[in-house]
Amino acid sequence: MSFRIQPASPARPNRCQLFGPGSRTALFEKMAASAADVINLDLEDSVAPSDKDTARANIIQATHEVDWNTKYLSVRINGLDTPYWYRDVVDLLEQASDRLDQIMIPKVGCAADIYAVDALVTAIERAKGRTKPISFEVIIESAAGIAHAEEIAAASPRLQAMSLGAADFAASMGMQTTGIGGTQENYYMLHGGASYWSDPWHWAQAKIVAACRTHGVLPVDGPFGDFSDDDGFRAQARRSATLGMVGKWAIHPKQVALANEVFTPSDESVADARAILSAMEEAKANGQGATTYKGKLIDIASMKQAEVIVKQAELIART
Ligand SMILES: CC(=O)SCCNC(=O)CCNC(=O)[C@H](O)C(C)(C)COP(=O)(O)OP(=O)(O)OC[C@H]1O[C@@H](n2cnc3c(N)ncnc32)[C@H](O)[C@@H]1OP(=O)(O)O
Ligand SMILES: O=CC(=O)O
Ligand SMILES: [Mg+2]
Repeated sequence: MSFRIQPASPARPNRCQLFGPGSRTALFEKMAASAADVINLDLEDSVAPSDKDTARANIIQATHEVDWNTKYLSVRINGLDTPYWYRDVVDLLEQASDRLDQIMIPKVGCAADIYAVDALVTAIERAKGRTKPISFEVIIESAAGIAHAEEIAAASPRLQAMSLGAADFAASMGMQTTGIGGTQENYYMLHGGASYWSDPWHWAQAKIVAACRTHGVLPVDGPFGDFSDDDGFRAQARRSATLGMVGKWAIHPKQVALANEVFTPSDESVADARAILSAMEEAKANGQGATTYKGKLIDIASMKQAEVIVKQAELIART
């Protein structure tokens, strides 16, 4: 065990990130009224090149005029491989209201990508006297991004969250699918004539979770494209939550409740976690490091596991 204590990730709920194109202003009030913890106004892939300038102006106006209430407000800028991103950063930092909390940087490939945006953001914050520091979130959605996930997670104290972007990730990796997240028909094992589906996103998610947990960043699962498939969304989200991710994107409003449901610990799991903590306190008072709960081993590590669930529930209850 390293002597370094694992850093805590930001203490705010991030169960659902609701996306909407910056070019569809009619959605903004609906997004603000939703039950999502985080709002992502998009300047990137859901906005046509001909609409980039208008979308940027729309979003800036919306930071001043829309009541975002307690939402964590994030804007996805364009990638560093485009001619748009610097203007996104400059205009947002110079003109958006203090209601803007975060910038999402897509398609990051290495720590230097974050450094470049950080340098620009820092200079504008100083020049404009912005007193609230803008935080960052990133999308891992390329072969380079997943290869360098750990250095990216460590790249800036501004970094709060890291998502897996299944669509661009699949394209960059050359995966033979047009599906965005979820089960992929051709990713299965055969045994005794029966097919057993496996999860092609698992390894990338696990790598992101490890990078994030090492550096105190929130790991988040990205989009699930088929918004008519509630069960498919739930299954994907449950796998992500089990792996340690804290939330998932919604690319349609009907996915918000599903994400909140999965990433809010159930009453039953919280009751179990609290009971484990009590049983272990009692065991420790009796000089025991291990005991049983519901017929299963629990020990000091079980307390840490239980604390994850209790802390998550308390964080959500506070907001
Ligand atoms: C791979 C990636 O990069 S994913 C991230 C980028 N992509 C995005 O941001 C896309 C976000 N989603 C959308 O643009 C839209 O939801 C679409 C295009 C998928 C579907 O749009 P629509 O055809 O208008 O959806 P639909 O008709 O089912 O909408 C139902 C209701 O929800 C509203 N709605 C649709 N999308 C959103 C949204 N993102 N946020 C809030 N409300 C929404 C509609 O205005 C409509 O409201 P109404 O009942 O008051 O009329
Ligand atoms: O940006 C998200 C993705 O899936 O690509
Ligand atoms: Mg993408």
